[in-house]
Amino acid sequence: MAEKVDFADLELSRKRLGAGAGGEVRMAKWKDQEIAVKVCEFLTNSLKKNAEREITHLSKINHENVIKVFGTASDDDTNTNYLLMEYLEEGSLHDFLYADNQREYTVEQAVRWAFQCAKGLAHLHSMERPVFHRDIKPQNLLLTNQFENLKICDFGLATDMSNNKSDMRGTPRYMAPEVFKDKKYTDKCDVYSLGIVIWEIMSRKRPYFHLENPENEFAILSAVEMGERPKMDAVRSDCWNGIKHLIECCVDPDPDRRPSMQRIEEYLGDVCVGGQYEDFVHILDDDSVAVVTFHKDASGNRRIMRVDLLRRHWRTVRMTFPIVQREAERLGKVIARETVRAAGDVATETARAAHDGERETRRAERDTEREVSRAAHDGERETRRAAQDVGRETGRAFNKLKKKLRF
Ligand SMILES: Nc1ncnc2c1ncn2[C@@H]1O[C@H](COP(=O)(O)OP(=O)(O)OP(=O)(O)O)[C@@H](O)[C@H]1O
Repeated sequence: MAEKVDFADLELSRKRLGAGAGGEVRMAKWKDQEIAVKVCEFLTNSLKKNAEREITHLSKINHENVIKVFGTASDDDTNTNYLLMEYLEEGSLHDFLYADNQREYTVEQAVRWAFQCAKGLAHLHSMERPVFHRDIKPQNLLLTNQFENLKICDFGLATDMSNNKSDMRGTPRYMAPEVFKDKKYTDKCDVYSLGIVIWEIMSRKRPYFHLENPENEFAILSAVEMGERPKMDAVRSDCWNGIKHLIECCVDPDPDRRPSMQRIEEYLGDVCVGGQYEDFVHILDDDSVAVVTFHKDASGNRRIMRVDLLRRHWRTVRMTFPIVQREAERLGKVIARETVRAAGDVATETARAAHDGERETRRAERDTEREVSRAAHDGERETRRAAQDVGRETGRAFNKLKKKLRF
């Protein structure tokens, strides 16, 4: 249970960090540190329930990609409750994406955000009593450490397995179709929302911006029900094909066909942990190109991770990658070098294996010879001893018989 903090120890600031249906979030000071405080005035029963849910779930979770809760406080005079949380100084991912003064970010950074979000959610889904967040969207993903680290916040709609009936709450733009159609909630609904979020960070556009009335939530819900999804041609041109494929899998209409959050975490972890990814385009002929993805690990070693062959894409690639020619030449050299090095490694390994094999065979032959001669020697000794025993027994039996017949 969350620690109960004395309201008198809390120094509330006027600075408002944000606001949502659950109340406003303000800066505060507590125990000499800057923190964020969610101010919950229970105007309705459902808001009270949300706040209780948030406290219950957050106080049980301890993960680097989930916001940390310090405790709760209440002011009985005003019937207001406060949720004390760590303060994340860079604000929400939503504010970052749509700020007036927009900062650029790389595709690698976008993948790292996606990975951290998947990591936090995979942790929630694998808890002893799995927790579903149910409201994953950029407003509920907070950034810290120069926009590098991401943490999930706002557990007002979170639920555990005891309740998989949807009350159809959440945000339509990010809501899986089965939530509003069949009123069913599983871990795959968070997977769907994450898919939409990944699309959003790869396009820097609001999902369904292409609809005629993109702010109308009913229009979005009915479009989604008809199979509409954010358009893949809106994602940035340097987005890796694997990530595009991942988005498509996450927003599959059939929840069973969506990957699990653990699987997504593994995949994104493979593509971004401890290193960087670089795509190079290699022109094969007039209408086909190969996109080769290299992974550079923490010590700077480069490894080819994936090669995508794209037919009839050369024209598009030429338009989207102005430096493609130079990169292609560089790549050609790198591939040739890598191939020669790989062939050299294979040859050395084969020779070493052959040599080891020969040595092992010789040693086994020697061991077998030794064993055979030891067994033969033992056998001879045993046979001699047995023959002696038989001789002795026969003599004894003959004497007995002689006595009986009184020779
Ligand atoms: N710990 C924090 N540090 C910094 N900013 C925060 C923090 N918590 C929340 N915020 C800001 O306040 C905004 C609203 O927070 P939050 O989503 O938790 O409120 P809410 O009332 O539950 O919203 P919703 O309407 O989505 O339910 C966030 O989008 C973010 O900009």
